[in-house]
Amino acid sequence: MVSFSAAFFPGLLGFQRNHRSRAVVTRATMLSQQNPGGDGHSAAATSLYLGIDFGTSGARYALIDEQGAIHSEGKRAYSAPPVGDAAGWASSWRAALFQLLADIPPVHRSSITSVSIDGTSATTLIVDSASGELLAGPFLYNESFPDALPAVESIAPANHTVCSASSTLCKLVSWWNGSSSASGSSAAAVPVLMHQSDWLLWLLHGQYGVSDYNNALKVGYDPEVDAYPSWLTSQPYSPMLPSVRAPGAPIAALKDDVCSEYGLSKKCVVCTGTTDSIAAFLAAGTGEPGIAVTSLGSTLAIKLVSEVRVDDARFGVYSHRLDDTWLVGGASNTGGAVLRRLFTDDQLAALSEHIDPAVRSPLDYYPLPKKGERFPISDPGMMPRLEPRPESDAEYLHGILESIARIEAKGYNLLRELGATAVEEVFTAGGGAQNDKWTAIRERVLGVPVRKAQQTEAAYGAAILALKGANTLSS
Ligand SMILES: Nc1ncnc2c1ncn2[C@@H]1O[C@H](COP(=O)(O)OP(=O)(O)O)[C@@H](O)[C@H]1O
Ligand SMILES: O=C(CO)[C@H](O)[C@H](O)COP(=O)(O)O
Repeated sequence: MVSFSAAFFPGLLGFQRNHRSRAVVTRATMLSQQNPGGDGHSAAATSLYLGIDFGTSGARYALIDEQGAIHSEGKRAYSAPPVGDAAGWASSWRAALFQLLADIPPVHRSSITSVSIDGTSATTLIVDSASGELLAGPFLYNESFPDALPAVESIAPANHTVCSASSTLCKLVSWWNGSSSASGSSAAAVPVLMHQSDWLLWLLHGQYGVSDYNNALKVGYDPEVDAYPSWLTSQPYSPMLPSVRAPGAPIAALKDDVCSEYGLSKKCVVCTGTTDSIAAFLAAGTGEPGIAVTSLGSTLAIKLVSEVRVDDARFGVYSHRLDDTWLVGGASNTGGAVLRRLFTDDQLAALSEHIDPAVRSPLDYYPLPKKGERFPISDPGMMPRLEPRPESDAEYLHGILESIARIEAKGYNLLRELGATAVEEVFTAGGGAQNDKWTAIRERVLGVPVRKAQQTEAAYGAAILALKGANTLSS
């Protein structure tokens, strides 16, 4: 089994075995190694490792060295396409990718030894491998395709991870059924399935059909046996499925045109990626059973280190592989996306100052950005509940933050009820990690210690995968 444990990265974030110890190399230490001028840039280093996170609201990069010190980081918001222009998302992601490469200080670029990318899970593209053109999608991580659910349920084991309307397999089957009946589909096309991070990595290395076992989980890949199950390989669309490697596995060198355009080394290796919440987990740098990471970004994704694998699509629960343990969890549609519709980040910070986290809010909401919930209630038809709205915005925010905390607690309690290791401590990643009042509310509601992860950006976790890939090549 591939190791993700900190021991795999000698010198990087030398975490002690006791998960409560602090990382040897803290973010402050890393940043202090940069120029006193605080411009986030240091002198060129021998080897740097690039991680790029494609989250829900924007893309970020982190450039680290073997000790985990951050030499540069940056972010770009997506230019959201018009409603209904799904292909526009691919254009926005492509633009963000190359804008971020251009944002990397030139002094560092020739030192970049490897790169990896994480993306939103189950975000799916159908690409023509004969031309490279986008045939369909992107179908986004939280889009549901209930039309395909009966067909998927008829081939998969009961309550399998793919038996969710938002699974990658439901997206594939929905497209397959539509395209095989659709007229005009080009006979010359050779369709292949790509996940968001697979596609972005493909823009850098140019080889089709390579993914990782975190992204491939929701199309049906079984990371325990490292193979697609026979009930899937026997399907007519199975030739569209990518080959699967461990996250952070070397794929190929950067394409020559990318190297020359951005001054990157022809020896820079592109490595397989992962999903954004797994990258956030890796960034948090922990891995002991009972420890969890909640990614509080646009959505709420929980990852609990468990010695027992738990998968149950009835509740949107599934297990990702981590070394010789499992990351059990799920992803709710609640989270920051709801907050962003109501308040700016500055308003969130200002209003939070007026919240007393020790006081329980009497308001009971189910904050969703739109119809549909994935976990801990798997219901594509579930409606948001954000009424009644009190006069005070601070009270309203308190009610929303506390209601999201209750959903998080329901999620962890559900994992325990399904047999996963009981949660003992939660580290927080994502934009919500910066809100200390919310952290205190969550600690009260969850009943376990909750703290901000040392590294809260998924891009840092992707950079760790790039370092892993480079180490694989050099070992
Ligand atoms: N002070 C804050 N308190 C709570 N949430 C915040 C705060 N500042 C930003 N956020 C939320 O963080 C989210 C962005 O987090 P991020 O991890 O970048 O999301 P994603 O990667 O999913 O796009 C936004 O939805 C925003 O509402
Ligand atoms: O909600 C999301 C968007 O940010 C996450 O990508 C996703 O659903 C988490 O999935 P996984 O547990 O497979 O990483």
